[in-house]
Amino acid sequence: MRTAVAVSGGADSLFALLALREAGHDVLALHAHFLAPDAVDADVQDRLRHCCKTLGVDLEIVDLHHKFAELVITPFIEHYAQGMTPNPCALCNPRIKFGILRDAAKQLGCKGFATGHYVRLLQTPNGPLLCRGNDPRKEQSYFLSLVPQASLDNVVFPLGTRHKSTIQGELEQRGFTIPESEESQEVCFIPDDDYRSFLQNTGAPLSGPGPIVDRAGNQLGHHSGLWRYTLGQRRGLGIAYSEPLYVIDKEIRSNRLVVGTRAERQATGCSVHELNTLLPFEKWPDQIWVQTNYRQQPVPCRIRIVSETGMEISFLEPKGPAAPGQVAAFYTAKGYVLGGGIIHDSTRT
Ligand SMILES: Nc1ncnc2c1ncn2[C@@H]1O[C@H](COP(=O)(O)OP(=O)(O)OP(=O)(O)O)[C@@H](O)[C@H]1O
Repeated sequence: MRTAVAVSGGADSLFALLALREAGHDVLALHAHFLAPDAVDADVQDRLRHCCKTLGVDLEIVDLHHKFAELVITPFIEHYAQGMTPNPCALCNPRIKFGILRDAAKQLGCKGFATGHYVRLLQTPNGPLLCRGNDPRKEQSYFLSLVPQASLDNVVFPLGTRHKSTIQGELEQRGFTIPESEESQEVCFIPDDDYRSFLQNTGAPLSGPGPIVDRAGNQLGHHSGLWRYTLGQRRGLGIAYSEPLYVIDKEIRSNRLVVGTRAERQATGCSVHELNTLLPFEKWPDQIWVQTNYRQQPVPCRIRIVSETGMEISFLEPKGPAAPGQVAAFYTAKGYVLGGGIIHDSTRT
């Protein structure tokens, strides 16, 4: 079986290619252009060509920039304009990398597919089961929780058992050097991770300034556009108050930003839609953890299914709010991914 390895030009996917090649797999390197031709980095492409030539591996380059704009960038802009805090990487995985790019791999005769994500995949009687990668600082299962189980058939993640700190050294031992500076950007289409400038430059209809109010409706200050704020945010409110204030609500219709104290910020749960289950619901264990942000720790929760793709989540202990638009990823105690969905609303008492 031939395996297409999705290569970005970065260290992790190059290592994935190398590891599979060294293990004797029949591999093809598959690189995609996600950005418009004028943003394509010629150095990255030259490096990929050089690496693949050295390894004796065929390289295919596919241009997906129209689809990427339609399925990732446009929804990102629209969701921000609607007051949400979207997660474009979590959408890119099901729609582009494990969707259109995977289809391109199949058309090139590759039944197998590999990426440089730090996650593990276990083969079970219920099909492939996604699991946290072994490197806690780099593991990426949260970002893959929206990928349908069917798209994980014949997929390999060579970095799932690896630690990021060893990868550069392993590549150097084999004579490959990847500039580390290229690995720092969080979202590939947002230069310098400056999403505010990016959104302003798109010309999207973003909301303008308005009042900042407390829960009782008393005005405490002015905000500069609801899209600039995230639920739970503390910094950058510009209000002098006797205790720290946090964003606790964004009232889109009245263009009001509602702030409150730490106690008022606590959320008791959230609603989730567009659910993707990686294990049928009836097989979910009693104890479930939910992670509502890439950087946060998962917390124990209870779930209530409200429709085929909708769920109400109650946190066992109140916690900071889950921002609409972010992903809720569900885990077992051992770090298996049960599924994921998009947060629709945060609930508090
Ligand atoms: N332009 C691209 N073409 C093909 N595959 C890609 C591309 N960009 C990313 N990928 C795949 O998605 C994986 C995860 O990418 P991401 O940018 O999240 O992580 P990364 O740790 O920076 O990976 P890398 O070091 O390989 O760039 C990559 O390892 C690679 O397999």
